[in-house]
Amino acid sequence: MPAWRIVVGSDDAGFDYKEVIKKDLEANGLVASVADVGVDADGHTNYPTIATTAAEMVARGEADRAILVCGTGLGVAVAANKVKGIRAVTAHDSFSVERSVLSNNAQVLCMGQRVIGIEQARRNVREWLTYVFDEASASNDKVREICSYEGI
Ligand SMILES: O=C[C@H](O)[C@H](O)COP(=O)(O)O
Repeated sequence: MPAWRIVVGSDDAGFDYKEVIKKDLEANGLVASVADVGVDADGHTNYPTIATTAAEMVARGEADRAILVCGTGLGVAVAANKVKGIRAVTAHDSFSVERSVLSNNAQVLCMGQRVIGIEQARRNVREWLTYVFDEASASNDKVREICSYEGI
């Protein structure tokens, strides 16, 4: 199991959950490091800036994965997916979180503070850390097809 380098980010609508999740990550033995790209408590940076900044860190190999929180988890996913090589998903249930890694090899998990309860969000993150994509699995052909569409 890798020791994950995680980047977290949110807009002001996702700030409270981002802070709770950040603390959980810092206390989790599967996590090597946590970088925070904002927002701060009084920050109002729009979600596309936060999401693309975090996704670029993953794309450059400076982080392994990212957790992004906005009001719905939708905008951050749309924005993060604009970064080449990034597979970002919005997932609020345990099964989708699992499949986002095992089927889609998604590096970015997005959630919505206005959609999901904090305890389910925390559980999703705990479980997400335990999943590792298997490149020998039948899912890899499909992920490769996405990469090939992007020219990578
Ligand atoms: O997807 C967007 C997010 O939910 C964001 O937090 C709120 O965006 P809005 O202010 O445009 O509704």
